[in-house]
Amino acid sequence: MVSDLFDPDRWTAVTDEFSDVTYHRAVDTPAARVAIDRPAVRNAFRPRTVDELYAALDHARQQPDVGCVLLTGNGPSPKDGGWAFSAGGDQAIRGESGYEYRDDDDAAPAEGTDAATDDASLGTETPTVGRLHILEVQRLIRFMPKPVVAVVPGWAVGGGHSLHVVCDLTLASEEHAKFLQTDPDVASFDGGFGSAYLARQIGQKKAREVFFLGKTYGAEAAADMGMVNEAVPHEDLETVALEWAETMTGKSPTAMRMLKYAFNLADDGMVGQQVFAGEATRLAYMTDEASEGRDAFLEGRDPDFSNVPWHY
Ligand SMILES: CC(C)(COP(=O)(O)OP(=O)(O)OC[C@H]1O[C@@H](n2cnc3c(N)ncnc32)[C@H](O)[C@@H]1OP(=O)(O)O)[C@@H](O)C(=O)NCCC(=O)NCCSC(=O)CCC(=O)c1ccccc1C(=O)O
Repeated sequence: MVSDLFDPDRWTAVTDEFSDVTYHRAVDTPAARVAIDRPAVRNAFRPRTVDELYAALDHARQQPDVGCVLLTGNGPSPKDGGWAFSAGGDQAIRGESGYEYRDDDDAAPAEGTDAATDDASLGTETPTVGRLHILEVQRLIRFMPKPVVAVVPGWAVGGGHSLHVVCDLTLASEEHAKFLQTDPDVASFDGGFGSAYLARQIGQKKAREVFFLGKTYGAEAAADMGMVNEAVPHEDLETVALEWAETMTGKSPTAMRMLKYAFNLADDGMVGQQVFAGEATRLAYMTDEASEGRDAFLEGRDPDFSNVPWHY
């Protein structure tokens, strides 16, 4: 069983190679489901989890027939029945320079992950230094040309809270979702999207309250604050998430991509401009004007743009 909220009739597994993450493709919707699968530790992530998250999300990013990604946490915990989206970095394997590939299982990165690929193609060794690469996953979500929905069935804490913040939308379980920032309790600090972008969502005072007072917020309170889009009954969580995916993937892919990058642009500085402008260039490449520029070069003649209107 993947998760109590998972409907096996609506999903097919993309891979069985992962140990810490499950990755599925919807049967009847152009959507993917990526879930952290460590429910016994509230879906805390270790380096291997982060490698697999990255590999699955990057794969979903590259599928032209996938228009939306649902990011969630499997559950409930086999130990105590608790639910979690993610409780952030696994504190049990935190070393002095980051999170460590520690036991035998961790020492062999899963097939298809960055670390495994490095091993095979470049002869590099499994990292022996601590990793802090959940931020790479955050950037992947941020720059992915399709919406990513955080589907929060339980605790979203620390780096797990930051993960939901960076997603485009958040859908939360009315009964079990709980939002909490413990970063400063464990001497960690997400000074990027987890805090600064959160302040864009809920305002400076509230964001500072989240980090400085470390209160726990339920789904309704989080929705009132503006960091959750909607709270729904726990048993409906994944059904509603798939409905959202259906709605969003029925819209124009180009418009959705441009809108996501437009929303990002103001906060992302020159990189935001680069990402948005890259998509504008892609659109320009699809015009007769662009073909003329390319053809003229290849044919060794001056380009003729005389028929191209100066749009206003
Ligand atoms: C999440 C809790 C509030 C849940 O509380 P509760 O329901 O009472 O359950 P517990 O009994 O506490 O937990 C059950 C079980 O899970 C284990 N567990 C929970 N969280 C973690 C964790 N983060 N790491 C390891 N293990 C965890 C817990 O030990 C229990 O195990 P048993 O064996 O059954 O005893 C509560 O659990 C809680 O507060 N958890 C800790 C939350 C936390 O502090 N997370 C870390 C924040 S720092 C972080 O996430 C790093 C952020 C980050 O990644 C980052 C940020 C900025 C730059 C770089 C980075 C980076 O890449 O690292």
